[in-house]
Amino acid sequence: MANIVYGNELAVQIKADIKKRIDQMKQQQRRLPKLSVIIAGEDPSALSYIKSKEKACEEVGILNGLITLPQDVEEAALIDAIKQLNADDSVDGILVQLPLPKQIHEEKVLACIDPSKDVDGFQPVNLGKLLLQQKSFQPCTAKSVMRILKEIGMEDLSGKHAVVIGRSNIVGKPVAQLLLKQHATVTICHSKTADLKKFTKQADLLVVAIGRARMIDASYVKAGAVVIDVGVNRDENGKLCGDVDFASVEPLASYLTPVPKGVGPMTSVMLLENTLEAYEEREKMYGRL
Ligand SMILES: NC(=O)C1=CN([C@@H]2O[C@H](COP(=O)(O)OP(=O)(O)OC[C@H]3O[C@@H](n4cnc5c(N)ncnc54)[C@H](OP(=O)(O)O)[C@@H]3O)[C@@H](O)[C@H]2O)C=CC1
Ligand SMILES: Nc1nc(=O)c2c([nH]1)NC[C@@H]1CN(c3ccc(C(=O)N[C@@H](CCC(=O)O)C(=O)O)cc3)C=[N+]21
Repeated sequence: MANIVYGNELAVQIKADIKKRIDQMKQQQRRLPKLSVIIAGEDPSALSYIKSKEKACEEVGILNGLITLPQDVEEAALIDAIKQLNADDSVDGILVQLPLPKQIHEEKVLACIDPSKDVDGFQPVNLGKLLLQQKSFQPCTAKSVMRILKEIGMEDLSGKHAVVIGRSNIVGKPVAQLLLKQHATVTICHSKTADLKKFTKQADLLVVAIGRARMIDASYVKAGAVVIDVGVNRDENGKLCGDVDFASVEPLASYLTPVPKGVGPMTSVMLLENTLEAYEEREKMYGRL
């Protein structure tokens, strides 16, 4: 039976560390780190992610600002909002909640974020640095996957075959880059892959980011593999579940992350970590740290 890796428990420890650092800043009467979130529209699941990010900020003492724009907002108005946050010295991190409404060109908008405030790591400069293995803000979900691997003693992936299912800019591609940085041999699969199982059955490490409830069952998994489930879906009964069929894969995998309580809660904490990093860089730049 697999060892179940609870990201939510790890998240509690990391949050406690962050809170300690912020309590110290409070004692020293320093400026506090601030994360600003922009959301366009009122998609209920987007609003619930934002709520959990707000709660995480409050728990550790990071200030948070929320800018809510209507679903039919014009691209220019959204870009203006970003520019104001870029220019605001009290703001350390900017997050633009994705996906954006259809009328908005996502890449164009993300490119307007000041790279030094891009705590999501989606700005082209930061994604480029990720590719070059230079220091940058690492996209939170990918960072969360890597932190979970570190926790189970899989930091060095030399000689391991990692298979990532999904090639999105926010999950699949960044995860694949970070796995490569840790020396894995990486295969990226997607909807046009022929014979998906042929690849997944070879994986020592399988990272699944598809967005299809319980698609990956035991028939896709090699015995003893480490399986990281990034998917967050609602099943036909409205229950939260991953892309991995937990009950089917659990007897086979060596390690498995659950949904909920796996990668998701760690993602929110990595956002806090990136915000703190942005704050520290900013304070250093102003000679205050
Ligand atoms: N826990 C967390 O922190 C986070 C979780 N998520 C969750 O992760 C999942 C993926 O998110 P995201 O990357 O944004 O989603 P996208 O829809 O952007 O990407 C999904 C990827 O899966 C591929 N895919 C779709 N169907 C299949 C299939 N049948 N076989 C193989 N590959 C397939 C797509 O291929 P193609 O490119 O060819 O279309 C695409 O590359 C979602 O469930 C999302 O909710 C997302 C962000 C954070
Ligand atoms: N600019 C941007 N950055 C993102 O990082 C981003 C985004 N847009 N858009 C949406 C996706 C999705 N995402 C999740 C984060 C945490 C959980 C999470 O904590 N999930 C809990 C369950 C939460 C619940 O109960 O609904 C869990 O898995 O245990 C899930 C999903 C970040 N995303």
